[in-house]
Amino acid sequence: KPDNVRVSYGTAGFRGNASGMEYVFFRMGMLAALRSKLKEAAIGVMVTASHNPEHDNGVKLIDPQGEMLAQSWESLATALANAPFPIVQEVLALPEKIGTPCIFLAKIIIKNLRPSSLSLSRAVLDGASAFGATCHDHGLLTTPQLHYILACYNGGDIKVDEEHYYQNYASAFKALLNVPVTSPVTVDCANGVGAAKLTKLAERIGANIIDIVVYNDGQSGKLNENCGADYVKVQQRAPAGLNMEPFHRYASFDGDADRLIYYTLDSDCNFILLDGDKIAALFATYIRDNLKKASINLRLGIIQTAYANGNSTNFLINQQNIEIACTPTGVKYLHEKALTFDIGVYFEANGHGTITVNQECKNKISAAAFDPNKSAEERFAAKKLKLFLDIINQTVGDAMCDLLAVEAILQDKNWSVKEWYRIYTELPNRQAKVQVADRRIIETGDAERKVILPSMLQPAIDELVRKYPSGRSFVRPSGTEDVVRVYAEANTQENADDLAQQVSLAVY
Ligand SMILES: CC(=O)N[C@H]1[C@@H](OP(=O)(O)O)O[C@H](CO)[C@@H](O)[C@@H]1O
Repeated sequence: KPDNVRVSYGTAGFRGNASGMEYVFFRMGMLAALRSKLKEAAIGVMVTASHNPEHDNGVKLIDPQGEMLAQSWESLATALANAPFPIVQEVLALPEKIGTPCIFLAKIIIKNLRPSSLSLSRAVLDGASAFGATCHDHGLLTTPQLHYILACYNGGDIKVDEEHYYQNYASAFKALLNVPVTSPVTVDCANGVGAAKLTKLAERIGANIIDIVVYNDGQSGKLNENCGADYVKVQQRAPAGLNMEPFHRYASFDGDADRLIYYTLDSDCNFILLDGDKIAALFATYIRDNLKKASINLRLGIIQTAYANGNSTNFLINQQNIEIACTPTGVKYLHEKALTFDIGVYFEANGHGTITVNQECKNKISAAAFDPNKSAEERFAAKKLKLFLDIINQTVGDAMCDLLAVEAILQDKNWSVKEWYRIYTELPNRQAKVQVADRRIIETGDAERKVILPSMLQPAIDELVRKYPSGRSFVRPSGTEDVVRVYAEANTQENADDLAQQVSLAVY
């Protein structure tokens, strides 16, 4: 029986909520297990609104035997009050992971209508209170803000609130910057919760230090409609209505502000995307360079998924000599892998990612900043690295923190967006989705890069790929939508489009 339930009601990310929430619970479960104090773990319940009509409508509580305890909001409070513990949500394989579970887990997705979030979060609070939990209502938050608050709570800092988040990251950013960011950055907030939160963060930092122009603040547009990180990444175009100027920095969040994508125009007004791969490359090379300057020897790794652009992988391995790991799609896999490195930089190509640093390494870097046996240059690099890592929300990919981190690096290197996007040129690529009768027929292996079943599909893909220079393609059943996703890249956009189409037909 939990002693602490925290609820946040906010706008939804694009397709992201299910795994986002599973992840909150997953991590809390792990944390709790580590502390062997399961019953003291804080529990987060996030009520979200989805615009995707394919999503589950309503709440579900399912016991470990698979019996449905509640299927509607009306029955939730009673189900919670009467439920024999443990209660686990079907998609979570938690019991094996955490030993005897005495943790309440709920995956709650509601359909559409943001105004309903408030009343739905009340239902959760009522339900949780009905079985004696102490509840804290944190109001409207971005997904990463809730993660942050929970992580602080589980670390023993029980008074943490939203303001604490702003103070923490605003002061970390100001400590790292020695001169203000000289040009503005325009941020499309997908008409989601990020708009108000980014405005607050920018206020705490100060307009004299960073100039953030918020676009799509939700006053008129709809959540994620023709805007937001996923739209920009998949469509490879700017949010509707945004008038772009060459070499100006533009960024997009997704609806719940856990993804970040940058973009700009080159001098010929070609659209240039700087996605999760490029952000990861910027972060990792910056960390590597400062580790080198500070003469600190730590194992740095980048974690990607199959969606990482082939040229980003080539750049990191062949030109930068940075260790790379590949995991299946979904940040929980990337995060887990990142923890196996001293410093792990993980990003999905769609802009969802962060950096993890183990405490021992953080201490090592902090100590190096004051080590009298090191040169002033070495100490300076160590100090910079420490301050940079302080900007990062290590609990989960956080669009606001990642934005600050990008801005800080560009300023420190005296780089415009041009120097950044030129670190490597992406291979043209295309994402597609195919509706099939039963996507679960497809089984994949090798971090989703190969199809295992049906057995005739992978040879068919291989044969198609061979026809295109620099061709690569893979398919996988989506974990969040009832579709099979197809990814293709090749030497030209036409070939990438063609390959994606041919492979889609093969899938079908
Ligand atoms: C290609 C792609 O962008 N896939 C997304 C999407 O998962 P799918 O399993 O592909 O539907 O939603 C996930 C949750 O937000 C995100 O982690 C993942 O990267």
